[in-house]
Amino acid sequence: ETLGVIGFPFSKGQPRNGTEHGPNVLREAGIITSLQSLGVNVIDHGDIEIEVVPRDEPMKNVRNPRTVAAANKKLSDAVAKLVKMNQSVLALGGDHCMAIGSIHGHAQVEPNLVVVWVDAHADVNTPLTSVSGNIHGMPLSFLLKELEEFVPKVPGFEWCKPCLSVRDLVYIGLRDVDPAERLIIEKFGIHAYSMQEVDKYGIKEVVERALNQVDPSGVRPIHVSFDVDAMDPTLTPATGTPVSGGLSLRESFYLAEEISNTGRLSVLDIAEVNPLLSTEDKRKLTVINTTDVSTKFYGYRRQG
Ligand SMILES: N[C@@]1(C(=O)O)CN(C[C@@H]2CCCCN2)C[C@@H]1CCC[B-](O)(O)O
Ligand SMILES: [Mn+2]
Ligand SMILES: [Mn+2]
Ligand SMILES: [Mn+2]
Repeated sequence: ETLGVIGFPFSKGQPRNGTEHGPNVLREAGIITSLQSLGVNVIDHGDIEIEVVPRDEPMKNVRNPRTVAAANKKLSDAVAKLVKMNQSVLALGGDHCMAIGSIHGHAQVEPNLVVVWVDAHADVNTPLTSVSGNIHGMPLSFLLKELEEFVPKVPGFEWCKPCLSVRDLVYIGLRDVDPAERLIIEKFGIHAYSMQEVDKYGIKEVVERALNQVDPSGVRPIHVSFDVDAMDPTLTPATGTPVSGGLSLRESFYLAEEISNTGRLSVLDIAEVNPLLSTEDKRKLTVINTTDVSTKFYGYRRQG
């Protein structure tokens, strides 16, 4: 089993510079060597080459549409290529618009995939419902077939055909959901376990129910899109949209271990590490905790 690592040094899905350094600060923290020490055959394929698209004017309030689209097209192609070569993929972001390219590319090869979206946020605004205009709050609206009729044409995204159904998506960690997103979740019955449910049922029950709802037969490839702001900000402060009351380290470990134990983790996105948004020690804490969760996704066993 080979794990292909791709860096997505990108920040234009949101306004705070710094997520473009995410891949490298995770590499510097030793994420590759930590995974190799698990006995995983890791190949670091380097970074997606980001091109700046000139005169990338906003479309209505959507910022940097062409630049976001071009970068994600490249990511899609790169992920598809590796999955086709039977590699598991670890995509290091970069802001969470990366999920557009990562999930699209994965679905070109594994259309039967399911998505576990671990995040404080639902990231399912459409360009018309988004208050911020930041595409990192919209990625799922470009991917969900049921939302296609509500999503206007955004320049550059002609390549991005929706590839996911709402019944193949489940959220874990929600605690800052916009009204429009709440409406979408309820209207389409999207499975969602907010932090309230995590407190109510406990992480064991939440993970069990989540996986059972999207993949009752336990056979489908799993795409985990992990926004580090799903974790409590005391653990991952170096991120753009921190929200208090997040997943504990042990809840994050447990979730990762259970996903790993399925043996069907196919692609993992690690999004929204922003080293510029905090002091040196908070940056270190963020990358260490992120790395520690990542090793649980790839087989690190706390029991030895
Ligand atoms: N829904 C949002 C959007 O901008 O669309 C609005 N929200 C910030 C806003 C602050 C004030 C209280 C309500 N929330 C951030 C979120 C996107 C997060 C993207 B992620 O990738 O970090 O999850
Ligand atoms: Mn988030
Ligand atoms: Mn996110
Ligand atoms: Mn975030």
